[in-house]
Amino acid sequence: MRLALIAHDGKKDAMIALAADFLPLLGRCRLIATGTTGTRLAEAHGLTIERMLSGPLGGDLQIGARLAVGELDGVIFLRDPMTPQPHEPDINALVRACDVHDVPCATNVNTARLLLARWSEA
Ligand SMILES: O=C(CO)COP(=O)(O)O
Repeated sequence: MRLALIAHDGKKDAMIALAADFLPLLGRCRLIATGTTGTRLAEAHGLTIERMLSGPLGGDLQIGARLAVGELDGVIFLRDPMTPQPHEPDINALVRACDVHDVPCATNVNTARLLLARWSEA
């Protein structure tokens, strides 16, 4: 299972808490993340994560490129809908790429929990 983990600043604590509840699954996955999200997750949980650039510097686009060539099975992208992001076009491009390639993409915690619980059973 190849997963991307991404969280905007207002959602990073939620991502850390979410990951804590699914560590057995995440430990079995090949993980990639945007820069700061990856650093936070590695520090908090000791996960091995390939870190892309930070989102505003192109990290979402790097993950989108991986996804477009079939290298990702799922994306957990905890977006902050209350805060404008300078790289909104990149964010939209990544979510669009998920839809184009029919890759599961959770953009809020409860959807992420559903997906991660399902994948934990597999
Ligand atoms: O901005 C982001 C996603 O759009 C996240 O980037 P960071 O994980 O580097 O904060």
